[in-house]
Amino acid sequence: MAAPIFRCFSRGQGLGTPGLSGVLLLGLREAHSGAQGLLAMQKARGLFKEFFPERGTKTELPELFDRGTAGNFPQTIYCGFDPTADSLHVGHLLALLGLFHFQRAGHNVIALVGGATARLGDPSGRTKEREALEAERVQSNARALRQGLKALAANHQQLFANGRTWGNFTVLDNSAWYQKQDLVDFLAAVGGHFRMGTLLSRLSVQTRLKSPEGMSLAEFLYQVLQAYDFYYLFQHYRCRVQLGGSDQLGNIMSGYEFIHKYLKLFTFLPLPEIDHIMQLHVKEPEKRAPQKRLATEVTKLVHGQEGLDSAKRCTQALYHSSIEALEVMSDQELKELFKEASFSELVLDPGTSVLDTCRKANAIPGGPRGYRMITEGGVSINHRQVTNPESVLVVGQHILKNGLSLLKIGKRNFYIIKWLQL
Ligand SMILES: N[C@@H](Cc1ccc(O)cc1)C(=O)O
Repeated sequence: MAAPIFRCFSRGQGLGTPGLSGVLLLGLREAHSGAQGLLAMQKARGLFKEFFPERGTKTELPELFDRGTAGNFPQTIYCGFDPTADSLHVGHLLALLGLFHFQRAGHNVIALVGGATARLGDPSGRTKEREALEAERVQSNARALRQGLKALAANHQQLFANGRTWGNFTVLDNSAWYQKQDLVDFLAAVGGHFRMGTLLSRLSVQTRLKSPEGMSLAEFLYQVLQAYDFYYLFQHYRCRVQLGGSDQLGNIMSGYEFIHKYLKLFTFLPLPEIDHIMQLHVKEPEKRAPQKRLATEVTKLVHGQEGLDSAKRCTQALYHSSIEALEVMSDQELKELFKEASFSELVLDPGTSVLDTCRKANAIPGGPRGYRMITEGGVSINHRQVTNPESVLVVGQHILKNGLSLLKIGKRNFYIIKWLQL
């Protein structure tokens, strides 16, 4: 495609007239109009028109981008671009410049091509339904847009960076996650979190419903897909901020609400405590405090205190390779935890070696191949690698206090051994 990078922009009042409108910045945190630092600079340029949410939590959006605030740096910010044509237009460029400003300040940015969303057509800012685009057309447009975005990012880096280190620029396409998505699974998992009243209240929907043409279901569901994108990028890339044209407010609010719902819905934690947890999360997102708290509260409610303790032991054993956690587990718990693992009861003869154990549990092939699997480091017992096939099992090390051994071959083949006559 030798098409020019930009084409003329002609979408209602959105991003159409640079300087007059501007980019709307939406974050998963609070913003006050008195933005400082990076955001204040962008505001002064007239690039960002509004921040959302405007009020509610104590941490302000500007602080999110502040190098000085521990744990906040760098952030990930995204903006979506639907491939309704085969080249970027000037409205896209304005949003892209918004992303570039963050990248220059050291944050990571994602330009998301809407290979899936473009099939539905965003009703925002439009009085009439878009002409449906064929799948092949959207695909080739998306390819062209991805190339265009990459080319622009490369120019920006090569011609403007002058050796400075900036954040990463990543191009993604939402068809990557919707292609694999089963419709019923999607509706069952996500659909229940969106309330009709809220979806219907969006300006884009209201305007269209009042128009003589009305609105199709595909268009109506558009905001759910965009909301899910935000959630997906939040989950996979810790992306907490979305940029978009002024017409995008409704779509982005849906995503914001979708992400924040859970602690309030699924727990009895008082609202100030939830706010506090979310505040700490901004400072130390890697601790995943809200996720852990949510898991704790829900597990306690559903499986009781015992279930919660057991789940904690399992997490320790699985994700922190904790031998202490393995040691206090019952064989039932261990079986539950390693559902795929085969279970064998073996008699511990004096002098039983690592090799004997692997063979008796049918965990390795016979002959030199099985032997080599051990020497080459493919075998561990109780989370510790064992490379000497001849070493004799030691109680307290290879055999846990509860009379069990957890044998792992390769990355994910587990065998639970219960030693008899210890
Ligand atoms: N709806 C946006 C594009 C977009 C697509 C997917 C997203 O996740 C975000 C934004 C527009 O039409 O401009």
